[in-house]
Amino acid sequence: MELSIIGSGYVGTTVAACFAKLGHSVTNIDIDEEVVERINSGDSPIHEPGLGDLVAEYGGNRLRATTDYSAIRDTDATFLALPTPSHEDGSIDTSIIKAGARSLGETLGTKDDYHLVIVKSTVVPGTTEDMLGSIIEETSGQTRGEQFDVAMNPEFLREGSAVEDFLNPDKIVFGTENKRANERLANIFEPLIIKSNPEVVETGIREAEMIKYANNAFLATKVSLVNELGNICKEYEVDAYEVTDAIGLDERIGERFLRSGVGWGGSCFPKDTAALVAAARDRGYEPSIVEAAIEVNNKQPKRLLNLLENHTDLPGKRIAVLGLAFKPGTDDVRNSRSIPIIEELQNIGAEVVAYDPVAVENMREHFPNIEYVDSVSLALKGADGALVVTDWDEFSVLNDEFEQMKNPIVVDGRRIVNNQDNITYEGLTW
Ligand SMILES: NC(=O)C1=CN([C@@H]2O[C@H](COP(=O)(O)OP(=O)(O)OC[C@H]3O[C@@H](n4cnc5c(N)ncnc54)[C@H](O)[C@@H]3O)[C@@H](O)[C@H]2O)C=CC1
Ligand SMILES: O=C(O)[C@H]1O[C@H](OP(=O)(O)OP(=O)(O)OC[C@H]2O[C@@H](n3ccc(=O)[nH]c3=O)[C@H](O)[C@@H]2O)[C@H](O)[C@@H](O)[C@@H]1O
Repeated sequence: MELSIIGSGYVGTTVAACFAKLGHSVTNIDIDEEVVERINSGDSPIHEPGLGDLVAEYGGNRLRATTDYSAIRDTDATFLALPTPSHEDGSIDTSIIKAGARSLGETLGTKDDYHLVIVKSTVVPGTTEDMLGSIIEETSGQTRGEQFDVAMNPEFLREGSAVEDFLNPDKIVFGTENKRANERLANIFEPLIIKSNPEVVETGIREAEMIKYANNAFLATKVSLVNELGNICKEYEVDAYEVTDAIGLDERIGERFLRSGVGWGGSCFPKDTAALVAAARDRGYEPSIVEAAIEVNNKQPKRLLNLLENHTDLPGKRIAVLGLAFKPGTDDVRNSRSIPIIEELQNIGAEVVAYDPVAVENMREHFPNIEYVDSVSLALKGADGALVVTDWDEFSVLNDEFEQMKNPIVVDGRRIVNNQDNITYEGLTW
């Protein structure tokens, strides 16, 4: 099939490259000319394991990119994979996706045959039909349910394993309002369904929108709960990881997403929990559990710093921050826990030296004036303390490198460094 995908970021590029691998012909539409050029020349615009190979293989042939929305006319369906960030008050900011829907509608007005518009972005219930559907009707002059349909197909991939997750999903959700839209979605996903046999959930559009928020709110709350339990464990000198390994054996709890530490960051858990809280309040409901999950999460970075302060005064000290990405496997630093940690270190008057294998360039935009180095060794050299913020594999094999520290205090926020004789080791929840 001929597909178009508006937005070529973490989701749009991954989905486009994977659909190309599955045999579809895909066009990414993005306003960023550099992104477009990179895709067409076979170079992935983002760092994701396996994505570089796919873009190298299909970029410029079955996978193309353009800034020109009229390319949509030659396709059977369009995914909207545009950002849905937060307003100051946490509520969803739909301005970007509305702009995308407007441009899409203007193009659809010049297309004769049926088109399916699929919202891939995370949006609160009602956005797809009431807001985006109406914009497309206005700008295209067409009628929803006649010349075009809207559908909602939430995405559950994780950064750092985006390609693997997209190609091997637990479930695919089709939120549609009629059989025709459902059938077109089924055709689009047929090669993936044949390949990996996921559960297919067929539901309404609003339910699909809410499934995405419920999924993320549940996972974020699960991590906050293990962080709270971990904080209590630490007070009693109990190893939280032994506790969660045991409770994870209960199938009702499950063994995944039980890693306590410095908390969740990234482009989605923080904004999606905030959007859910704002959406609930908008209807007069106070969502106290999700609010508490956010509060616990916001306190973890400070707890990490407090542990370091138990061993050394921070003003004027050289502190190594190991890991800047919000999780391993990605160069994404959006809402990374390293951001409040570096901010607080700066407020206290510590000197920060930071290392990350792939995320340094992105972090420079937040903190242009801290020192960045190219290796863990260089970060540790002469440092008065080290804070471990991202669980990159390379931190699990550190050993002699710590001997270069002036004062080898290591506070681990991710249970990744080995507690060994040559360091004073503190785990956040163990
Ligand atoms: N990042 C993730 O792991 C996941 C994200 N999501 C959701 O997917 C959506 C997209 O997120 P990301 O891919 O992370 O966003 P992103 O920020 O990585 O990429 C968005 C892209 O859209 C482009 N863009 C902005 N305005 C445009 C316009 N008017 N027309 C065409 N292109 C335009 C930007 O240049 C950028 O390349 C969000 O709603 C997010 O919540 C859902 C699941 C996973
Ligand atoms: O909507 C989204 O964007 C995505 O959000 C998350 O994916 P992602 O944020 O990419 O990465 P996760 O692996 O979920 O990690 C999120 C954060 O939680 C933290 N985390 C995760 C698991 C855990 O046990 N402990 C923990 O602290 C990670 O370090 C990271 O900071 C969800 O897992 C995806 O299903 C969803 O599609």
